[in-house]
Amino acid sequence: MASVRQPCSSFTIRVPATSANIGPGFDVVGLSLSLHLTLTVTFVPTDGPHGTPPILKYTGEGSDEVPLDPYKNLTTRVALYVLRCHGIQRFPTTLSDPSDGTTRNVQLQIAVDNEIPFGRGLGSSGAAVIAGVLLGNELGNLDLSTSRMLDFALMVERHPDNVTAALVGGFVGSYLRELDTAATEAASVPLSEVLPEYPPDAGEDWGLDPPKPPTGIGHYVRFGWSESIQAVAIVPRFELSTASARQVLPQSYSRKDLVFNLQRIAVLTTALAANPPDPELIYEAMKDRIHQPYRKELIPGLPEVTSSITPETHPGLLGICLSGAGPTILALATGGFEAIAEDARAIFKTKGIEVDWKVLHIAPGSTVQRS
Ligand SMILES: Nc1ncnc2c1ncn2[C@@H]1O[C@H](COP(=O)(O)OP(=O)(O)OP(=O)(O)O)[C@@H](O)[C@H]1O
Ligand SMILES: N[C@@H](CCO)C(=O)O
Repeated sequence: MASVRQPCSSFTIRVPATSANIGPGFDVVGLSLSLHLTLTVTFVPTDGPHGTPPILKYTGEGSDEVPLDPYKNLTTRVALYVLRCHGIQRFPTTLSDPSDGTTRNVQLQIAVDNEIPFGRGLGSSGAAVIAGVLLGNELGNLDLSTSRMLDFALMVERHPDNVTAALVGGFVGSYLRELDTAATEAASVPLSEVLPEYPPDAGEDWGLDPPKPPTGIGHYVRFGWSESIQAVAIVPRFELSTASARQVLPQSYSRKDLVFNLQRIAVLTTALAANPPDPELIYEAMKDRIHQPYRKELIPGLPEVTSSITPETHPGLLGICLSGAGPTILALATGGFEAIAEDARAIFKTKGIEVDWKVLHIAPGSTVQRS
C-alpha cells in the first residue's frame, strides 16, 4: 500500500554542484558551487488507476542520456531506497485532504532541470543522490536529520566529499567514522542491493527489506571561505566517469607523498578563509601527489595547465587543481578570470580538447521549498 502524505501539493528541491579534493584533499574536502540540480515535484490529481507510477521530465545537462524510468533514474531510485528503509514500499499514489479526510488518487510528477554537466568532476552524481535523499524524506514525511540524510547518501556514493558539500553547502571537510564489524557489514552491501533497478510486479512485494545504513557514518566541519574568492570552472567537452578515474589510482602511497598532501591540506583549509588570501601560500597548498599525477593520462593537458598558469603569470589566481575526478579544472581566483580560462583553453586546444568555462561562486547547501 502506498503511503499517504498530507497535501503539500508541490515542492522544489535545489541541490548545488560541488568540486571535491581542491588539490590535496582527496576524498576529504568539497566546495559547493553555483550550478544547480532542481526538482519541481507536483502531486497531480488523476482519474487514472490507483498506483500510477511517477512521471519524470528532464531538461538541461544530461537530458539526452538520463533514464526517465523512475526505477532506473539515480535520483528516484535513491528516494525509493530511503522510503523502503522506512517501510514505505512504493512512491505515493494517494493524497489525503485534511479538511474532509478524503483520499484521492494522484500521480507524482517530477520535473528536473539540471545545470551540472555529467561526468566532468562537478559532483553531478553527488547532487543526484542528495536530491534523491531529500525527495524520499519529503515523500515519506520522514523528518530525517542532516546527519541521517548523510548516512543514506553515503550508502550510495561512498566517498563523503561531494555529497556532504552538496547537502550542507560551503567549503567542507568530512570523514567516515570507523565502523564496528556489524556496521561495516551493513555499510558494505553491494549497490545493486541498495538500489535495485526493477520494481516488483504489480501486487507483489519487494522481498527482502533494503539494508538500513548504520547511523553516524559521516562527520563534517565547515571551513571559513574568503568572500573575495571565486571559482573558474574550465570544463572539457568530454565525460570521464569517477569510476574510471578511481581505477587508475594506486592502492598504496609513499610516506613522502602522503606527508606532501597532509602538509598542504592543513594549510589550505585556513588559507582560503584569510582576507586577503595569499596567492603564494595557496598556489603551493593546492598541489597534490595522491590523485592528479595518476589521472593525467586520462586528461591530456592537465599537467601543462596546472603548472603554467600561476599567480605570477596570471594576477588574481590563487591556485589551480583538478575538480573532483576531472576532467574539469578548477582555478580559485580573486580576479583575472578570463585570462586564466582563455589560457587554459589554448593549452587544451593544443591537445585537441575543446572546453567551456564559467565563473562560479560558493553556493549555499541544498534547500527544499514547499508551496
Ligand atoms: N541529475 C541526474 N540524474 C540522474 N543521474 C545522474 C544525474 N547526474 C548524474 N547522474 C549519473 O551520474 C553519472 C556521473 O557520475 P560520476 O560520478 O561519474 O561523475 P560526476 O559526479 O559528474 O563527477 P565527480 O564525482 O568527479 O564530481 C552520470 O553519467 C549519470 O549516470
Ligand atoms: N574524491 C573523489 C571525487 C569524485 O567524486 C575522487 O577524486 O575520486
